[in-house]
Amino acid sequence: MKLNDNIVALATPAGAGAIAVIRVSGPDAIDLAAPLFKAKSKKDLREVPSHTLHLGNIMDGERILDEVLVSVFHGPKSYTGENTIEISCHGSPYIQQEIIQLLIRKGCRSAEAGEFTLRAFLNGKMDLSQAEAVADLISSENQASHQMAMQQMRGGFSNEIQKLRQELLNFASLIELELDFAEEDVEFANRDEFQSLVSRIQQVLKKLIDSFAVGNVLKNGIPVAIVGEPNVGKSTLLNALLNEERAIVSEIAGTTRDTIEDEISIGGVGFRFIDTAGIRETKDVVESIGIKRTFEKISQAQVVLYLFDASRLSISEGHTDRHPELVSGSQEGPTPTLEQVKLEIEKIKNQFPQKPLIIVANKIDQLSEQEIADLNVSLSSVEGSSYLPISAKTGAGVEELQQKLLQFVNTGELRNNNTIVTNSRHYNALLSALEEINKVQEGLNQNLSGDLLAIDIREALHYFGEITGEITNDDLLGNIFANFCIGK
Ligand SMILES: Nc1nc2c(c(=O)[nH]1)N(C=O)[C@@H](CNc1ccc(C(=O)N[C@@H](CCC(=O)O)C(=O)O)cc1)CN2
Ligand SMILES: Nc1nc2c(ncn2[C@@H]2O[C@H](COP(=O)(O)OP(=O)(O)OP(=O)(O)O)[C@@H](O)[C@H]2O)c(=O)[nH]1
Ligand SMILES: [Mg+2]
Repeated sequence: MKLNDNIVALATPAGAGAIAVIRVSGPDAIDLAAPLFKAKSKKDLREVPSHTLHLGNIMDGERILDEVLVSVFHGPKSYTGENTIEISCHGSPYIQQEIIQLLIRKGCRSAEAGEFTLRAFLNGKMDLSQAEAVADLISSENQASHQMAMQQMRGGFSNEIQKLRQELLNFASLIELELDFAEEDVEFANRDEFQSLVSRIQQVLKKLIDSFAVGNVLKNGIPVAIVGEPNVGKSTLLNALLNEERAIVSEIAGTTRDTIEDEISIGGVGFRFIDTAGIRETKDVVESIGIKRTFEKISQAQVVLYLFDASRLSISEGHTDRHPELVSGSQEGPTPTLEQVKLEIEKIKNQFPQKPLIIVANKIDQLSEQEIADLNVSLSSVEGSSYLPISAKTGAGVEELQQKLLQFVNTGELRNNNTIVTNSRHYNALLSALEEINKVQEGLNQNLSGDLLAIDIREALHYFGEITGEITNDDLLGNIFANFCIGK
Protein backbone atom coordinates (compact mmCIF):
# COMPACT_ATOMS: atom_id res chain seq x y z
CA MET A 1 0.00 0.00 0.00
CA LYS A 2 1.42 3.37 -1.01
CA LEU A 3 1.18 5.93 1.72
CA ASN A 4 2.12 9.21 0.09
CA ASP A 5 -0.53 9.33 -2.60
CA ASN A 6 -4.01 10.86 -2.56
CA ILE A 7 -6.93 8.67 -1.57
CA VAL A 8 -10.67 9.14 -1.98
CA ALA A 9 -13.67 7.32 -0.55
CA LEU A 10 -17.26 7.72 0.40
CA ALA A 11 -17.31 8.30 4.18
CA THR A 12 -21.06 7.80 4.58
CA PRO A 13 -22.93 4.52 3.96
CA ALA A 14 -23.42 3.38 0.39
CA GLY A 15 -26.85 4.09 -1.04
CA ALA A 16 -29.20 7.04 -1.12
CA GLY A 17 -29.31 9.49 1.77
CA ALA A 18 -30.07 13.14 2.38
CA ILE A 19 -26.38 14.00 2.22
CA ALA A 20 -23.25 12.00 1.40
CA VAL A 21 -19.68 12.86 2.43
CA ILE A 22 -16.73 12.15 0.15
CA ARG A 23 -13.33 12.37 1.77
CA VAL A 24 -10.01 13.06 0.03
CA SER A 25 -6.70 12.82 1.90
CA GLY A 26 -3.11 13.15 0.79
CA PRO A 27 -0.41 15.71 0.03
CA ASP A 28 -2.28 17.09 -3.01
CA ALA A 29 -5.84 16.71 -1.73
CA ILE A 30 -6.49 20.44 -1.76
CA ASP A 31 -4.65 21.15 -5.02
CA LEU A 32 -6.54 18.34 -6.72
CA ALA A 33 -9.97 19.40 -5.57
CA ALA A 34 -9.57 23.18 -5.93
CA PRO A 35 -9.94 23.35 -9.76
CA LEU A 36 -13.09 21.19 -9.58
CA PHE A 37 -14.83 23.51 -7.16
CA LYS A 38 -16.43 26.84 -8.06
CA ALA A 39 -17.07 28.63 -4.77
CA LYS A 40 -20.01 30.99 -4.48
CA SER A 41 -17.63 33.42 -2.78
CA LYS A 42 -15.25 32.98 -5.77
CA LYS A 43 -12.49 32.01 -3.31
CA ASP A 44 -9.87 29.46 -4.32
CA LEU A 45 -9.75 26.45 -1.96
CA ARG A 46 -5.94 26.68 -1.98
CA GLU A 47 -6.19 30.06 -0.29
CA VAL A 48 -8.78 29.47 2.42
CA PRO A 49 -7.80 28.79 6.04
CA SER A 50 -7.90 25.29 7.54
CA HIS A 51 -11.13 24.06 9.16
CA THR A 52 -13.40 26.25 7.02
CA LEU A 53 -16.54 25.37 5.11
CA HIS A 54 -17.44 26.60 1.60
CA LEU A 55 -20.56 26.52 -0.54
CA GLY A 56 -20.24 26.07 -4.29
CA ASN A 57 -20.54 23.76 -7.29
CA ILE A 58 -18.51 20.70 -8.23
CA MET A 59 -17.71 21.07 -11.93
CA ASP A 60 -16.83 18.35 -14.41
CA GLY A 61 -15.56 20.72 -17.08
CA GLU A 62 -18.53 22.97 -17.88
CA ARG A 63 -21.03 20.56 -16.33
CA ILE A 64 -22.30 21.16 -12.80
CA LEU A 65 -22.32 17.82 -10.96
CA ASP A 66 -23.83 19.11 -7.74
CA GLU A 67 -24.15 22.00 -5.34
CA VAL A 68 -22.01 21.02 -2.36
CA LEU A 69 -20.33 22.10 0.85
CA VAL A 70 -16.58 21.59 0.99
CA SER A 71 -14.49 21.52 4.19
CA VAL A 72 -10.78 22.11 4.13
CA PHE A 73 -8.23 20.71 6.60
CA HIS A 74 -4.55 21.57 6.40
CA GLY A 75 -2.17 18.76 7.40
CA PRO A 76 -0.92 17.95 9.92
CA LYS A 77 -4.00 19.46 11.62
CA SER A 78 -6.54 16.97 10.30
CA TYR A 79 -7.94 13.54 11.18
CA THR A 80 -5.38 11.76 9.00
CA GLY A 81 -2.61 14.27 9.61
CA GLU A 82 -2.55 14.99 5.87
CA ASN A 83 -4.20 17.65 3.74
CA THR A 84 -7.86 16.69 3.61
CA ILE A 85 -10.94 17.82 1.70
CA GLU A 86 -14.46 16.72 2.48
CA ILE A 87 -17.25 17.18 0.00
CA SER A 88 -20.82 17.06 1.33
CA CYS A 89 -22.98 16.43 -1.70
CA HIS A 90 -26.62 15.48 -2.21
CA GLY A 91 -26.97 11.85 -1.26
CA SER A 92 -27.80 10.31 -4.62
CA PRO A 93 -25.66 7.26 -5.43
CA TYR A 94 -25.30 8.66 -8.96
CA ILE A 95 -23.91 11.99 -7.76
CA GLN A 96 -21.63 10.23 -5.26
CA GLN A 97 -20.14 8.05 -7.98
CA GLU A 98 -19.80 10.91 -10.49
CA ILE A 99 -17.80 12.98 -7.99
CA ILE A 100 -15.65 10.04 -6.88
CA GLN A 101 -14.92 9.06 -10.50
CA LEU A 102 -14.06 12.67 -11.32
CA LEU A 103 -11.56 12.74 -8.45
CA ILE A 104 -10.08 9.43 -9.58
CA ARG A 105 -9.65 10.81 -13.11
CA LYS A 106 -7.82 13.77 -11.61
CA GLY A 107 -5.34 11.47 -9.86
CA CYS A 108 -6.86 10.10 -6.65
CA ARG A 109 -6.82 6.43 -5.79
CA SER A 110 -9.74 4.59 -4.15
CA ALA A 111 -8.94 4.24 -0.45
CA GLU A 112 -8.69 0.78 1.01
CA ALA A 113 -10.60 -0.31 4.14
CA GLY A 114 -9.45 1.68 7.15
CA GLU A 115 -6.86 3.59 5.19
CA PHE A 116 -7.77 7.04 6.55
CA THR A 117 -7.41 5.76 10.10
CA LEU A 118 -4.25 3.82 9.19
CA ARG A 119 -2.75 7.10 8.00
CA ALA A 120 -3.88 8.81 11.19
CA PHE A 121 -1.99 6.10 13.11
CA LEU A 122 1.13 6.26 10.92
CA ASN A 123 1.15 10.05 11.18
CA GLY A 124 1.04 9.87 14.97
CA LYS A 125 -2.48 11.30 15.38
CA MET A 126 -3.40 8.28 17.52
CA ASP A 127 -1.81 5.06 18.68
CA LEU A 128 -2.82 1.59 17.55
CA SER A 129 -5.22 0.82 20.38
CA GLN A 130 -6.97 4.15 19.80
CA ALA A 131 -7.26 3.36 16.09
CA GLU A 132 -8.78 -0.02 16.94
CA ALA A 133 -11.25 1.75 19.22
CA VAL A 134 -12.47 3.82 16.26
CA ALA A 135 -13.74 0.60 14.63
CA ASP A 136 -15.31 -0.52 17.91
CA LEU A 137 -16.98 2.86 18.30
CA ILE A 138 -18.53 2.63 14.84
CA SER A 139 -19.91 -0.83 15.57
CA SER A 140 -21.12 -0.06 19.10
CA GLU A 141 -24.84 -0.66 19.50
CA ASN A 142 -25.45 -0.02 23.16
CA GLN A 143 -24.31 2.16 26.01
CA ALA A 144 -21.81 -0.34 27.43
CA SER A 145 -19.91 -1.03 24.20
CA HIS A 146 -20.07 2.67 23.31
CA GLN A 147 -18.60 3.72 26.65
CA MET A 148 -15.77 1.18 26.46
CA ALA A 149 -14.85 2.14 22.89
CA MET A 150 -15.03 5.84 23.71
CA GLN A 151 -12.72 5.45 26.67
CA GLN A 152 -10.22 3.49 24.59
CA MET A 153 -10.39 5.96 21.71
CA ARG A 154 -9.72 8.85 24.05
CA GLY A 155 -6.57 7.08 25.18
CA GLY A 156 -7.54 5.82 28.65
CA PHE A 157 -6.09 2.38 28.05
CA SER A 158 -3.10 3.64 26.05
CA ASN A 159 -2.12 6.05 28.82
CA GLU A 160 -2.18 3.29 31.39
CA ILE A 161 0.03 1.09 29.21
CA GLN A 162 2.33 3.97 28.26
CA LYS A 163 2.92 4.88 31.91
CA LEU A 164 3.92 1.32 32.82
CA ARG A 165 6.07 1.09 29.73
CA GLN A 166 7.89 4.34 30.50
CA GLU A 167 8.65 3.37 34.09
CA LEU A 168 9.86 -0.04 33.02
CA LEU A 169 11.93 1.53 30.27
CA ASN A 170 13.66 3.82 32.79
CA PHE A 171 14.71 0.84 34.87
CA ALA A 172 15.79 -1.12 31.82
CA SER A 173 18.09 1.77 30.84
CA LEU A 174 19.57 1.98 34.33
CA ILE A 175 20.20 -1.76 34.45
CA GLU A 176 21.74 -1.67 31.00
CA LEU A 177 23.93 1.20 32.13
CA GLU A 178 25.23 -1.01 34.94
CA LEU A 179 26.37 -3.47 32.30
CA ASP A 180 28.69 -0.80 30.88
CA PHE A 181 30.35 -0.52 34.29
CA ALA A 182 30.47 -4.26 34.90
CA GLU A 183 33.95 -4.26 36.45
CA GLU A 184 33.10 -1.54 38.95
CA ASP A 185 30.15 -3.39 40.53
CA VAL A 186 27.87 -0.34 40.70
CA GLU A 187 24.09 -0.46 41.08
CA PHE A 188 22.25 2.39 39.34
CA ALA A 189 18.90 0.67 39.50
CA ASN A 190 17.81 0.43 43.11
CA ARG A 191 16.62 -3.17 43.48
CA ASP A 192 14.06 -2.39 46.20
CA GLU A 193 12.46 0.31 44.11
CA PHE A 194 12.51 -2.00 41.14
CA GLN A 195 10.90 -4.76 43.19
CA SER A 196 8.00 -2.49 44.12
CA LEU A 197 7.63 -1.28 40.52
CA VAL A 198 7.47 -4.89 39.35
CA SER A 199 4.75 -5.79 41.83
CA ARG A 200 2.78 -2.68 40.90
CA ILE A 201 3.00 -3.62 37.21
CA GLN A 202 1.88 -7.15 38.06
CA GLN A 203 -1.14 -5.76 39.85
CA VAL A 204 -2.15 -3.45 37.02
CA LEU A 205 -1.67 -6.20 34.44
CA LYS A 206 -3.76 -8.65 36.47
CA LYS A 207 -6.53 -6.08 36.84
CA LEU A 208 -6.53 -5.39 33.10
CA ILE A 209 -6.41 -9.10 32.25
CA ASP A 210 -9.34 -9.80 34.58
CA SER A 211 -11.36 -6.98 33.04
CA PHE A 212 -11.39 -8.83 29.71
CA ALA A 213 -13.90 -11.35 31.06
CA VAL A 214 -16.36 -8.48 31.45
CA GLY A 215 -15.15 -6.48 28.44
CA ASN A 216 -15.43 -9.35 26.04
CA VAL A 217 -19.02 -10.18 26.91
CA LEU A 218 -20.07 -6.54 27.09
CA LYS A 219 -18.64 -5.91 23.65
CA ASN A 220 -20.11 -8.96 21.97
CA GLY A 221 -23.39 -9.18 23.85
CA ILE A 222 -24.03 -11.67 26.63
CA PRO A 223 -25.30 -14.96 25.20
CA VAL A 224 -28.35 -16.27 27.05
CA ALA A 225 -29.74 -19.68 26.04
CA ILE A 226 -33.46 -20.35 26.51
CA VAL A 227 -33.93 -24.08 26.98
CA GLY A 228 -36.56 -26.54 28.13
CA GLU A 229 -38.92 -29.22 26.88
CA PRO A 230 -41.01 -28.71 23.75
CA ASN A 231 -44.00 -26.39 24.03
CA VAL A 232 -43.09 -24.79 27.36
CA GLY A 233 -43.07 -21.32 25.72
CA LYS A 234 -39.39 -20.69 24.87
CA SER A 235 -40.15 -18.97 21.59
CA THR A 236 -42.94 -16.96 23.20
CA LEU A 237 -40.43 -15.77 25.80
CA LEU A 238 -37.88 -14.86 23.11
CA ASN A 239 -40.53 -12.76 21.38
CA ALA A 240 -41.51 -11.11 24.66
CA LEU A 241 -37.89 -10.24 25.46
CA LEU A 242 -37.24 -8.86 21.98
CA ASN A 243 -40.63 -7.20 21.80
CA GLU A 244 -41.17 -8.52 18.29
CA GLU A 245 -42.56 -11.63 16.62
CA ARG A 246 -39.15 -13.07 15.88
CA ALA A 247 -39.81 -16.80 16.35
CA ILE A 248 -42.74 -18.94 15.30
CA VAL A 249 -44.95 -19.91 18.20
CA SER A 250 -47.48 -22.73 18.04
CA GLU A 251 -49.21 -25.23 20.25
CA ILE A 252 -47.43 -28.02 18.38
CA ALA A 253 -44.53 -29.48 20.34
CA GLY A 254 -41.30 -29.35 18.33
CA THR A 255 -42.07 -26.08 16.51
CA THR A 256 -38.57 -24.64 16.82
CA ARG A 257 -36.20 -26.92 14.98
CA ASP A 258 -33.11 -24.75 14.72
CA THR A 259 -31.73 -22.13 17.07
CA ILE A 260 -32.89 -18.53 16.63
CA GLU A 261 -30.78 -15.66 17.94
CA ASP A 262 -31.27 -11.95 18.33
CA GLU A 263 -29.74 -9.17 20.33
CA ILE A 264 -31.33 -6.48 22.45
CA SER A 265 -30.05 -3.97 24.96
CA ILE A 266 -31.22 -4.21 28.57
CA GLY A 267 -30.08 -1.41 30.87
CA GLY A 268 -27.45 -0.36 28.32
CA VAL A 269 -25.97 -3.85 28.06
CA GLY A 270 -26.34 -6.05 24.97
CA PHE A 271 -27.87 -9.49 25.49
CA ARG A 272 -28.01 -12.10 22.76
CA PHE A 273 -30.95 -14.43 23.32
CA ILE A 274 -30.83 -17.89 21.81
CA ASP A 275 -34.11 -19.73 21.41
CA THR A 276 -33.50 -23.44 21.07
CA ALA A 277 -35.25 -26.59 19.96
CA GLY A 278 -37.14 -28.18 22.87
CA ILE A 279 -35.21 -31.01 24.51
CA ARG A 280 -36.92 -34.41 24.33
CA GLU A 281 -36.35 -37.96 23.13
CA THR A 282 -37.20 -38.02 19.46
CA LYS A 283 -36.87 -40.25 16.41
CA ASP A 284 -37.19 -37.29 14.07
CA VAL A 285 -33.77 -36.77 12.49
CA VAL A 286 -34.12 -33.03 11.90
CA GLU A 287 -35.44 -32.44 15.40
CA SER A 288 -32.64 -34.46 16.96
CA ILE A 289 -30.05 -32.38 15.08
CA GLY A 290 -31.76 -29.30 16.52
CA ILE A 291 -31.58 -30.78 20.01
CA LYS A 292 -27.88 -31.54 19.58
CA ARG A 293 -27.40 -27.91 18.62
CA THR A 294 -29.31 -26.88 21.75
CA PHE A 295 -26.63 -28.52 23.90
CA GLU A 296 -23.89 -26.77 21.94
CA LYS A 297 -25.64 -23.46 22.53
CA ILE A 298 -25.93 -24.14 26.26
CA SER A 299 -22.19 -24.67 26.43
CA GLN A 300 -21.54 -21.36 24.65
CA ALA A 301 -24.06 -19.38 26.69
CA GLN A 302 -23.10 -17.16 29.60
CA VAL A 303 -26.43 -17.72 31.33
CA VAL A 304 -29.06 -20.43 30.83
CA LEU A 305 -32.79 -19.91 31.26
CA TYR A 306 -34.44 -23.24 31.99
CA LEU A 307 -38.10 -22.89 31.18
CA PHE A 308 -40.87 -25.25 32.19
CA ASP A 309 -44.62 -25.19 31.76
CA ALA A 310 -46.06 -24.58 35.23
CA SER A 311 -49.63 -24.93 33.95
CA ARG A 312 -49.11 -28.60 33.18
CA LEU A 313 -47.54 -29.44 36.46
CA SER A 314 -49.19 -31.97 38.67
CA ILE A 315 -47.99 -30.84 42.03
CA SER A 316 -47.67 -34.27 43.51
CA GLU A 317 -46.57 -33.27 46.99
CA GLY A 318 -50.24 -32.89 47.70
CA HIS A 319 -50.70 -29.22 48.58
CA THR A 320 -52.47 -28.58 45.36
CA ASP A 321 -54.17 -30.66 42.76
CA ARG A 322 -54.12 -29.21 39.27
CA HIS A 323 -57.62 -28.76 37.92
CA PRO A 324 -57.85 -30.84 34.77
CA GLU A 325 -59.60 -28.00 32.89
CA LEU A 326 -56.60 -25.76 33.53
CA VAL A 327 -54.26 -28.23 31.92
CA SER A 328 -54.20 -26.96 28.34
CA GLY A 329 -55.21 -29.67 25.97
CA SER A 330 -52.66 -30.09 23.25
CA GLN A 331 -49.45 -31.42 24.76
CA GLU A 332 -48.16 -34.88 24.33
CA GLY A 333 -46.78 -37.06 27.04
CA PRO A 334 -47.79 -37.46 30.64
CA THR A 335 -48.19 -34.49 32.97
CA PRO A 336 -44.84 -33.92 34.67
CA THR A 337 -44.47 -33.68 38.40
CA LEU A 338 -42.44 -31.07 40.19
CA GLU A 339 -39.95 -33.81 41.06
CA GLN A 340 -39.47 -34.57 37.37
CA VAL A 341 -38.85 -30.91 36.63
CA LYS A 342 -36.28 -30.80 39.42
CA LEU A 343 -34.65 -33.91 37.96
CA GLU A 344 -34.34 -32.20 34.55
CA ILE A 345 -32.78 -29.17 36.24
CA GLU A 346 -30.30 -31.44 38.04
CA LYS A 347 -29.37 -33.03 34.70
CA ILE A 348 -28.57 -29.65 33.13
CA LYS A 349 -26.69 -28.60 36.24
CA ASN A 350 -24.59 -31.76 36.19
CA GLN A 351 -23.85 -31.39 32.53
CA PHE A 352 -22.92 -27.71 32.81
CA PRO A 353 -21.80 -27.30 36.41
CA GLN A 354 -20.29 -23.81 36.02
CA LYS A 355 -23.19 -22.27 34.13
CA PRO A 356 -25.41 -19.73 35.90
CA LEU A 357 -28.94 -21.09 35.70
CA ILE A 358 -32.26 -19.33 36.08
CA ILE A 359 -35.26 -21.61 36.53
CA VAL A 360 -38.29 -20.01 34.92
CA ALA A 361 -41.81 -21.25 35.62
CA ASN A 362 -43.83 -20.17 32.57
CA LYS A 363 -47.57 -19.83 31.93
CA ILE A 364 -48.37 -18.72 35.47
CA ASP A 365 -51.35 -16.88 34.00
CA GLN A 366 -52.95 -20.34 34.24
CA LEU A 367 -52.16 -20.72 37.95
CA SER A 368 -53.90 -19.58 41.11
CA GLU A 369 -52.12 -17.32 43.59
CA GLN A 370 -51.83 -20.30 45.93
CA GLU A 371 -50.21 -22.46 43.28
CA ILE A 372 -47.73 -19.73 42.43
CA ALA A 373 -46.87 -19.40 46.10
CA ASP A 374 -46.41 -23.17 46.45
CA LEU A 375 -44.09 -23.27 43.44
CA ASN A 376 -42.11 -20.44 44.95
CA VAL A 377 -41.55 -22.42 48.12
CA SER A 378 -40.35 -25.56 46.36
CA LEU A 379 -38.17 -23.95 43.70
CA SER A 380 -36.54 -21.04 45.49
CA SER A 381 -34.62 -23.63 47.47
CA VAL A 382 -33.02 -25.38 44.47
CA GLU A 383 -29.35 -24.89 45.11
CA GLY A 384 -27.06 -23.10 42.70
CA SER A 385 -29.77 -21.43 40.68
CA SER A 386 -32.33 -18.71 40.98
CA TYR A 387 -36.03 -18.98 40.35
CA LEU A 388 -38.63 -16.78 38.71
CA PRO A 389 -42.32 -17.27 37.80
CA ILE A 390 -43.42 -15.59 34.57
CA SER A 391 -46.00 -15.55 31.86
CA ALA A 392 -44.35 -15.11 28.49
CA LYS A 393 -47.80 -14.61 27.01
CA THR A 394 -49.03 -11.78 29.26
CA GLY A 395 -45.55 -10.41 29.98
CA ALA A 396 -45.89 -10.85 33.75
CA GLY A 397 -42.46 -11.28 35.34
CA VAL A 398 -40.56 -10.55 32.12
CA GLU A 399 -39.18 -7.29 33.46
CA GLU A 400 -38.06 -9.03 36.66
CA LEU A 401 -36.31 -11.57 34.46
CA GLN A 402 -34.46 -8.79 32.65
CA GLN A 403 -33.36 -7.32 35.97
CA LYS A 404 -32.14 -10.73 37.09
CA LEU A 405 -30.09 -11.06 33.92
CA LEU A 406 -28.49 -7.67 34.52
CA GLN A 407 -27.35 -8.91 37.93
CA PHE A 408 -25.14 -11.45 36.19
CA VAL A 409 -23.15 -8.68 34.59
CA ASN A 410 -20.59 -6.85 36.56
CA THR A 411 -21.45 -3.36 35.41
CA GLY A 412 -19.57 -1.92 38.41
CA GLU A 413 -16.41 -1.69 36.31
CA LEU A 414 -18.34 0.36 33.77
CA ARG A 415 -19.92 2.66 36.33
CA ASN A 416 -16.55 3.31 37.99
CA ASN A 417 -15.11 4.20 34.61
CA ASN A 418 -12.36 1.63 35.07
CA THR A 419 -10.35 0.64 32.03
CA ILE A 420 -11.91 -2.47 30.52
CA VAL A 421 -10.00 -4.54 27.98
CA THR A 422 -12.29 -5.60 25.15
CA ASN A 423 -9.85 -6.58 22.43
CA SER A 424 -8.43 -10.12 22.34
CA ARG A 425 -5.23 -8.87 20.72
CA HIS A 426 -4.65 -6.62 23.71
CA TYR A 427 -5.65 -9.39 26.10
CA ASN A 428 -3.08 -11.77 24.62
CA ALA A 429 -0.36 -9.13 24.68
CA LEU A 430 -1.17 -8.40 28.34
CA LEU A 431 -0.96 -12.12 29.21
CA SER A 432 2.44 -12.33 27.53
CA ALA A 433 3.64 -9.15 29.24
CA LEU A 434 2.61 -10.56 32.62
CA GLU A 435 4.48 -13.77 31.90
CA GLU A 436 7.63 -11.78 31.21
CA ILE A 437 7.16 -9.57 34.26
CA ASN A 438 6.77 -12.71 36.39
CA LYS A 439 10.12 -13.86 35.03
CA VAL A 440 11.64 -10.51 36.00
CA GLN A 441 10.17 -10.96 39.49
CA GLU A 442 11.71 -14.43 39.79
CA GLY A 443 15.02 -13.07 38.54
CA LEU A 444 14.97 -10.38 41.20
CA ASN A 445 14.21 -12.95 43.89
CA GLN A 446 17.14 -15.04 42.73
CA ASN A 447 19.45 -12.03 42.53
CA LEU A 448 19.91 -12.61 38.84
CA SER A 449 22.56 -10.53 37.10
CA GLY A 450 21.56 -7.32 35.33
CA ASP A 451 22.16 -8.61 31.81
CA LEU A 452 19.74 -11.48 32.33
CA LEU A 453 17.13 -9.27 34.00
CA ALA A 454 17.38 -6.85 31.09
CA ILE A 455 16.42 -9.56 28.60
CA ASP A 456 13.09 -10.28 30.30
CA ILE A 457 12.39 -6.59 30.79
CA ARG A 458 12.92 -5.98 27.08
CA GLU A 459 10.52 -8.83 26.31
CA ALA A 460 7.85 -7.29 28.53
CA LEU A 461 8.42 -3.92 26.90
CA HIS A 462 7.95 -5.57 23.54
CA TYR A 463 4.43 -6.68 24.45
CA PHE A 464 3.48 -3.25 25.80
CA GLY A 465 4.71 -1.81 22.53
CA GLU A 466 2.55 -4.24 20.56
CA ILE A 467 -0.59 -2.89 22.20
CA THR A 468 0.08 0.76 21.48
CA GLY A 469 1.72 0.07 18.12
CA GLU A 470 5.28 1.23 18.83
CA ILE A 471 6.13 -2.26 17.75
CA THR A 472 4.27 -3.46 14.73
CA ASN A 473 4.55 -5.01 11.30
CA ASP A 474 2.68 -4.86 8.02
CA ASP A 475 0.81 -8.12 8.60
CA LEU A 476 -0.54 -6.96 11.93
CA LEU A 477 -1.58 -3.57 10.55
CA GLY A 478 -3.08 -5.24 7.49
CA ASN A 479 -5.15 -7.51 9.72
CA ILE A 480 -6.40 -4.74 11.95
CA PHE A 481 -7.34 -2.23 9.28
CA ALA A 482 -8.81 -4.77 6.86
CA ASN A 483 -11.67 -5.12 9.34
CA PHE A 484 -12.53 -1.44 9.06
CA CYS A 485 -15.04 -0.13 6.58
CA ILE A 486 -14.02 1.71 3.44
CA GLY A 487 -13.96 5.44 4.04
CA LYS A 488 -12.90 5.16 7.69
N1 LIG B 1 -16.98 15.54 8.72
C1 LIG B 1 -16.32 14.75 9.56
N2 LIG B 1 -16.92 14.34 10.68
C2 LIG B 1 -16.25 13.53 11.54
C3 LIG B 1 -14.95 13.10 11.28
C4 LIG B 1 -14.32 13.54 10.08
O1 LIG B 1 -13.18 13.17 9.76
N3 LIG B 1 -15.06 14.36 9.26
N4 LIG B 1 -14.31 12.26 12.19
C5 LIG B 1 -13.35 11.35 11.83
O2 LIG B 1 -13.35 10.22 12.22
C6 LIG B 1 -14.78 12.25 13.56
C7 LIG B 1 -14.26 13.47 14.25
N5 LIG B 1 -12.84 13.37 14.41
C8 LIG B 1 -11.92 14.30 14.03
C9 LIG B 1 -10.72 14.34 14.72
C10 LIG B 1 -9.78 15.29 14.42
C11 LIG B 1 -10.03 16.22 13.43
C12 LIG B 1 -9.05 17.32 13.18
O3 LIG B 1 -9.20 18.11 12.27
N6 LIG B 1 -8.02 17.40 14.00
C13 LIG B 1 -6.97 18.40 13.94
C14 LIG B 1 -7.41 19.75 14.45
C15 LIG B 1 -7.86 19.80 15.87
C16 LIG B 1 -8.29 21.18 16.34
O4 LIG B 1 -9.00 21.89 15.63
O5 LIG B 1 -7.89 21.53 17.45
C17 LIG B 1 -5.75 17.85 14.69
O6 LIG B 1 -5.88 16.85 15.36
O7 LIG B 1 -4.69 18.44 14.54
C18 LIG B 1 -11.21 16.17 12.71
C19 LIG B 1 -12.16 15.20 13.01
C20 LIG B 1 -16.27 12.19 13.56
N7 LIG B 1 -16.87 13.16 12.69
N1 LIG C 1 -51.27 -19.54 28.70
C1 LIG C 1 -50.03 -19.39 28.27
N2 LIG C 1 -49.64 -19.97 27.14
C2 LIG C 1 -48.38 -19.79 26.72
C3 LIG C 1 -47.47 -19.00 27.46
N3 LIG C 1 -46.28 -19.01 26.80
C4 LIG C 1 -46.47 -19.78 25.71
N4 LIG C 1 -47.74 -20.25 25.64
C5 LIG C 1 -48.31 -21.10 24.60
O1 LIG C 1 -47.61 -22.34 24.60
C6 LIG C 1 -47.54 -22.89 23.29
C7 LIG C 1 -46.08 -23.19 22.93
O2 LIG C 1 -45.34 -21.98 22.87
P1 LIG C 1 -43.95 -21.90 22.13
O3 LIG C 1 -43.38 -20.57 22.47
O4 LIG C 1 -44.08 -22.24 20.70
O5 LIG C 1 -43.16 -23.04 22.87
P2 LIG C 1 -41.66 -23.58 22.63
O6 LIG C 1 -41.09 -23.89 23.96
O7 LIG C 1 -40.91 -22.60 21.80
O8 LIG C 1 -41.90 -24.92 21.85
P3 LIG C 1 -40.93 -25.71 20.86
O9 LIG C 1 -40.37 -24.74 19.88
O10 LIG C 1 -41.82 -26.70 20.21
O11 LIG C 1 -39.89 -26.36 21.70
C8 LIG C 1 -48.15 -21.82 22.37
O12 LIG C 1 -49.46 -22.20 22.10
C9 LIG C 1 -48.11 -20.57 23.21
O13 LIG C 1 -49.11 -19.64 22.86
C10 LIG C 1 -47.93 -18.39 28.67
O14 LIG C 1 -47.20 -17.67 29.37
N5 LIG C 1 -49.22 -18.63 29.03
MG1 LIG D 1 -40.05 -22.75 19.98
